[in-house]
Amino acid sequence: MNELTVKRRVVIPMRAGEVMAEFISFDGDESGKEHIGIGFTGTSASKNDIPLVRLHSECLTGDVFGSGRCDCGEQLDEAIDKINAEGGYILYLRQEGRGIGLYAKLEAYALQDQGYDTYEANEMLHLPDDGRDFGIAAKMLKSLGVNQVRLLTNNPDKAEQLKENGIDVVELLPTKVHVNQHNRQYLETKAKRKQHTLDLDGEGFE
Ligand SMILES: Nc1nc2c(ncn2[C@@H]2O[C@H](COP(=O)(O)OP(=O)(O)OP(=O)(O)O)[C@@H](O)[C@H]2O)c(=O)[nH]1
Ligand SMILES: [Zn+2]
Repeated sequence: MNELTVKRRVVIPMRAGEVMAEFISFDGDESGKEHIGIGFTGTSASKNDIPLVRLHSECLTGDVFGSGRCDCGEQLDEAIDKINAEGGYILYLRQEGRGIGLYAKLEAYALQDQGYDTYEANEMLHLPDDGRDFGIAAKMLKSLGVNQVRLLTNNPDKAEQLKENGIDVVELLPTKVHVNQHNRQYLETKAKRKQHTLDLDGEGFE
């Protein structure tokens, strides 16, 4: 796999100008997907030398429209809060629906409404239960000059794949548990089937 290079860095003020973020595009990804890096310098009080990094898989329904079927929108907000404070990057990966795309995710949701779990529903559609490759994130980090990260995730596979691709994951930091009546089963399934570090015991609805 070829290397990536940084193409363009542009500062975008977020949250009414309270957060300044640098949006970074890349050259060299043969898939043609427009993965984006979002860099935060960190506030002086809580800055850390090793960047805090979140690999965030695109979720249009959750990230943009606040869907209650998952926790993606809340996790993205949490990542912006934490990484803006400590310094680091969100890598916003265009891996909608764990890599199967938005339309297929809606098909999977329809199957879940008939009783299948999130992974079974993908398989019913003859699609991988999780089709994501986080190797691209390792390439993005290397092109940014980042070889060591503190990783914000509950998904052990993200850390494993970064390590396999030459990134030193020095610390794993879980995200909060953003549970509600609509996403409890989705979260429980991640913990049960993919060993996500989600402690749902005693978690009421937010
Ligand atoms: N196919 C499918 N994709 C889903 C479903 N719910 C959420 N997603 C997608 O899952 C991705 C988020 O991945 P998750 O496996 O939920 O969590 P993660 O990002 O691996 O783990 P964390 O780093 O701990 O958040 C996004 O791309 C969502 O669009 C679903 O029911 N079916
Ligand atoms: Zn989501």
